[in-house]
Amino acid sequence: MIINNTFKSRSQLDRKFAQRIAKQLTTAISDKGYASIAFSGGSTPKGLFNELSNKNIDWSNVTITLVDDRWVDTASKDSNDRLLRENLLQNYAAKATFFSLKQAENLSEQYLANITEQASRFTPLDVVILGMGEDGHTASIFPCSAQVHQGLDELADPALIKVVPTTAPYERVTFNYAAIIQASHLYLHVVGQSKQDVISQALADDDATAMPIRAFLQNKDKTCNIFWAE
Ligand SMILES: O=C(O)[C@H](O)[C@@H](O)[C@H](O)[C@H](O)COP(=O)(O)O
Repeated sequence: MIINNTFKSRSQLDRKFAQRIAKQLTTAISDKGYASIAFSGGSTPKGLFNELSNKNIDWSNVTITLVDDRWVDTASKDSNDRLLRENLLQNYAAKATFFSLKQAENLSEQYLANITEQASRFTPLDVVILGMGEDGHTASIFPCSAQVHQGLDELADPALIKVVPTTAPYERVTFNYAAIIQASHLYLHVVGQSKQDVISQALADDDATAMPIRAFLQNKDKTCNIFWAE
């Protein structure tokens, strides 16, 4: 199910969202001594990263990771790893532990098994922030990919998997549905009317392989908070 949170501007959304996330991370740290959060990449979250980086919370007990990344050098302009390092892991948030999804040259099954095992130390995640493409992909679970069923498999173990989209560049590493849906707090962060239209389309049918975001918006046992501004 969904809860819509609509804001007058993207800057107001980023400010309010950063306040909410900072509070949820602080609560998690006081409850269990640490917190973990996964962000999506793309162009939407940059303002949120800058707001969050200036929040004076106990970042030394927070593990930050990505929901997904492109399999490119972390110096590439298309790397979500680089996007996070340059915009979030700054200021107060520089003290956080960053778990990169790009820790090797080869994207092998052994590599995926290794980082899945390493990620199990800080998962289930306290907070997951999803983005969404115009095709209804989320994380790097793309409807056009041969891995869409694997990515959406509700019976799978939580894991990091490889996805090869056919309508977007690069091989990807992504948390699968089983990992993302375990988050204590699940969000979808989107801006602009076109993304609002994609959400309406996603809610109008239930075939998640056609629009993977449906698996998260239409899960009866999980609330997905949509944060949207024009
Ligand atoms: O690596 C990625 O591209 C993201 O994780 C992806 O899922 C992104 O969130 C959407 O494609 C939206 O991207 P925009 O924010 O650029 O619209």
